[in-house]
Parts: sequence; structure tokens; C-alpha cells
Amino acid sequence: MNAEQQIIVALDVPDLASAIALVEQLPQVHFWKVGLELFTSSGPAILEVLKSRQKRIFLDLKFHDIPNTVAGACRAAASYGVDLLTIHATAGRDALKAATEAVQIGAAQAGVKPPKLIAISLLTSISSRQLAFDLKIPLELPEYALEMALMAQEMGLDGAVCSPQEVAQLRQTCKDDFLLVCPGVRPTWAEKGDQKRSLTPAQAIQAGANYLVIGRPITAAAEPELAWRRISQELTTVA
Ligand SMILES: O=c1ccn([C@@H]2O[C@H](COP(=O)(O)O)[C@@H](O)[C@H]2O)c(=O)[nH]1
Repeated sequence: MNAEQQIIVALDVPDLASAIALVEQLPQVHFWKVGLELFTSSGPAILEVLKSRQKRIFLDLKFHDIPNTVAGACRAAASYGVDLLTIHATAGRDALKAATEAVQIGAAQAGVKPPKLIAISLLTSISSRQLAFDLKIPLELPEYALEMALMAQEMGLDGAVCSPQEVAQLRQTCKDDFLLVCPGVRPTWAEKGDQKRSLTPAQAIQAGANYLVIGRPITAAAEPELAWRRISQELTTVA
């Protein structure tokens, strides 16, 4: 896989027409992420649009519910033939287990390849302070993120979403084939916005990320294609 193929661009737009316009504006993007905003407004139609253009798809719906409900949602999501699908690790062991079984069933019933199921370890918009004072979690943030990733690995998930700041530790501790997907990536020239634990694209790849998820630094740039090229160029500097 070349470096550009490790970039997943977040298609965080309000409607289908804006999504198609962005996909057409950035034909070089090979992997798109469909998240809560677009899927809630437009449903699965965007998935067909992306598939008809031979794009890879990360369906980032971040399921978080009781095991039975999560399993139903995972069966339905897996039937779309997407490449990656997310669930919150904090849904718990039983929900994670139910989800791993459900994606296999949903994909088999639809006759498609099952998605890689990826657990959110801790949202990249949460700081150490928020973890301790708002969420009342008594662990240090890196330890908490690692524990969530290890629980997901133990329950048979294919990978974890983590911030670039924890990815080196997870890479060292998790199995080699456990996928590490990093949002919260920010080139030096981009605004951080609500992301609290970022590193640059080159730093995140160097630290062991398999994929980078990048939205606004590209999609909200005055010239999205130029922003994409700058990031691709930055990744060519990584040995
Ligand atoms: O912990 C998480 C999990 C998912 N995301 C998603 O990634 C993108 C990041 O977009 P930016 O515009 O580059 O901030 C967005 O779709 C989030 O829903 C995340 O940021 N952190």
C-alpha cells in the first residue's frame, strides 16, 4: 500500500449532493469515511455512489448500545459491503463479541466480504482533563486507551481507533495485524478545532498508524486538492 492509500478522508458534509461534489472534486482520494452526519441525513445512497466509483469505504457509525441492538445494527451495516465499521469499546465485552459475530452473519447473508470491525478506544476530542474530571475515569489517558484497545482485541475485533498520541504504545502492545486507525491528525498548517490529542500526518504514520482519518484540513480548505497534495507530499518523507 502506498502512503496515499493510508489516508481516509472524512466525508463530513450535510447532504448527498455535497458529498458527491466533494468526491468528484477529489478523484485521487481512494478511501472515504461516511460518518454520522452524512449517513443520518442521506442514508446508504452515498455507499452506492462510492462503490460505483471503486472507492473503499469506512462506515463510521460508532455503535454504542446493548448487545442485541448492536448486533442488529452490525448485521445491517455489514450487508452494505463496506471495508471498515466502528463500535465504541465502551459498549462492553458482550456487545463487542455480539458485534463480531453479527458482521460475519450480515456479510454472509448479503454475499459480501465482512468489514473489519474497529473499536473506538477513546474519542480524540477528549483530553486527559476531561477523562478524569468529566468522565470520572481514574486511569491515565494512555493506559485507558490501551485497555480499551486490548479488550477489543481480546473480543476478536480487527482493530482500534486511537489518537496519534497513543498509537506508538498500542502498536507495541497489540498484535501486528491489529489495525490502528488515527483521526485527530493535523498538519502543522491546519487548525486543531475540537481535536485534543493530535500529531502531524508524518508523525502518526511514523508512530505506527495503519490509516489516518483526515477531514477538515482537506475538506474545509480553501483548495481541498492542494491540501490533499500537501499531505500526500508530507507522507512521502516518512521512511
Ligand atoms: O475518536 C475519533 C473517532 C472518529 N473521529 C472522526 O474522524 C473525523 C475527523 O475529522 P477532522 O475534520 O479531521 O477532525 C470525523 O469524521 C470524526 O467523526 C474522530 O475525529 N475521533
